[in-house]
Amino acid sequence: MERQVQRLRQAFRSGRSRPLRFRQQQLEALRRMVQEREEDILAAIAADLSKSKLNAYSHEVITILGEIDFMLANLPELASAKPAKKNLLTMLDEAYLQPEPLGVVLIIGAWNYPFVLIMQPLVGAIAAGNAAIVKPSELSENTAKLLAKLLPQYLDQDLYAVVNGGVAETTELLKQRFDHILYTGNTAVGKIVMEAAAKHLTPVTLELGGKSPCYIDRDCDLDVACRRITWGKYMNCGQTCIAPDYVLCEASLQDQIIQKIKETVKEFYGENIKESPDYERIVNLRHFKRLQGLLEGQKIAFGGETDEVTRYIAPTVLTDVDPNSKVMQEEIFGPILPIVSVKNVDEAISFINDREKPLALYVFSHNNKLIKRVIEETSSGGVTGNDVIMHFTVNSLPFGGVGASGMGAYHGKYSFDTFSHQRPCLLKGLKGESVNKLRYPPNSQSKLGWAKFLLLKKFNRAGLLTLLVTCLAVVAAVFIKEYL
Ligand SMILES: NC(=O)c1ccc[n+]([C@@H]2O[C@H](COP(=O)([O-])OP(=O)(O)OC[C@H]3O[C@@H](n4cnc5c(N)ncnc54)[C@H](O)[C@@H]3O)[C@@H](O)[C@H]2O)c1
Ligand SMILES: CCCCCCCCCC=O
Repeated sequence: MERQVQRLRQAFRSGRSRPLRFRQQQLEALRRMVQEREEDILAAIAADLSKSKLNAYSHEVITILGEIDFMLANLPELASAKPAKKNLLTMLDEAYLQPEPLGVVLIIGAWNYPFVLIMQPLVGAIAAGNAAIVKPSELSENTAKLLAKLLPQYLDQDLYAVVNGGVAETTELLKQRFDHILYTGNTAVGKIVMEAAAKHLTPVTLELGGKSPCYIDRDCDLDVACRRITWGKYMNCGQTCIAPDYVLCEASLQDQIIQKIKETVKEFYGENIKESPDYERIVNLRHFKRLQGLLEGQKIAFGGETDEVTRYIAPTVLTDVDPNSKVMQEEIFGPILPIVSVKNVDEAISFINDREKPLALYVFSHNNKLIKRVIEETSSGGVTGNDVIMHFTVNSLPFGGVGASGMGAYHGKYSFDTFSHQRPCLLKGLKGESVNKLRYPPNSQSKLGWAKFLLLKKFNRAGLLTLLVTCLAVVAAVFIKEYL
């Protein structure tokens, strides 16, 4: 592993990954890979998550094609130097921010969207001019194997590599020195990653999870709200980092919500959900058993059927859920939706604030003021009002967590920034020593006075003009005295 990282570092040091044309070529190659090998990619995702190819395309491939297109269209602007404001002491100099690549970065992905969670950060890393190692999840082994086969066929092999394996391999990988690590997965492993990174002072982006609440206000179109919640909760069989984890609502709304979600489940997946091509399965037996455990002792409003052989768990809603029960202590990450009743929006806000900061927060209401109030008085990685999941799809919005749900963000411009150092540059000429004397020893009260004036004084436009005229008058006076 050490040698592999060394090889990438050498290639990075050669400067090959820096020219914009090179980055564009690699991104174009990545797009070609997605287009030419679409069938293989869809088959791998389908095998890992018992997902239809249509869903694999709309959940994963669209996002990546959109991200590559965004980067290709915006790369020249993103990578360009941005002029910076100057002060009076540096007004004749050049000041700018120059984005520069960080070096060799590590991307560790999770199994639940195995293609997106590797490819989307990789697009950002390449666009920003880095070398990268990607480590797909061993739990989505078909996609992991395919990435290891395809990426070297399309990308520069000395700059981009795939490492596959489980805990042992990742642990070994984390001993190496990287210039940035972007990790997606659970919070416990997030801490392990951060600890390993700290040994090398490597900065990290941690894309973690949590329990994303969904508050439904009394003043709301319940038909629409329940349809959108049903879509976001049961997509990928609930195994989505930003799926609404649980519903908060007034007790009087519970029965209507249950009824409407039940009708929507039928509308989406038909009478026989097991036969629906749109309903996935739980990724493995461990998670299946964990989810079965969460159902124990709960009041099941509908759903609850399970089948161990196929790891099927029906879309399920739980009612009158005790906030202290197990299902409310951990991220569910499966097709189980608890409804917890609260008296009003104040209690919903307190409920959310009493827990770890979630990755996403959802509020449904006709009342925009109420939505804004919930946003104002809580904290979460991201928010969608009157819908779920959709903020993930807007690549002008940074995607990431806060507090226990993660740190840092990516997508679009934010991916480019995550994998770049914004290098502050100030370029001076070798003239102008008379002004510089102000900062050279020996110091004096009058030099300090000038320094304060030049660095602290605030000028508006008129003030600046007066200053300019005064300076010109002083220069003219000196000139007249010396030479005329
Ligand atoms: N914020 C996001 O974008 C996002 C996206 C997807 C999933 N998630 C979160 O991820 C969690 C589900 O993922 P998971 O953790 O089950 O995925 P996982 O089991 O695939 O693990 C994630 C990665 O961590 C590695 N890993 C596991 N144990 C390790 C260890 N001891 N040391 C080093 N590396 C190790 C795995 O090899 C894998 O590559 C949920 O909490 C979910 O909310 C977050
Ligand atoms: C159109 C919907 C696409 C949804 C993709 C959601 C990806 C979430 C990643 C976290 O699990």
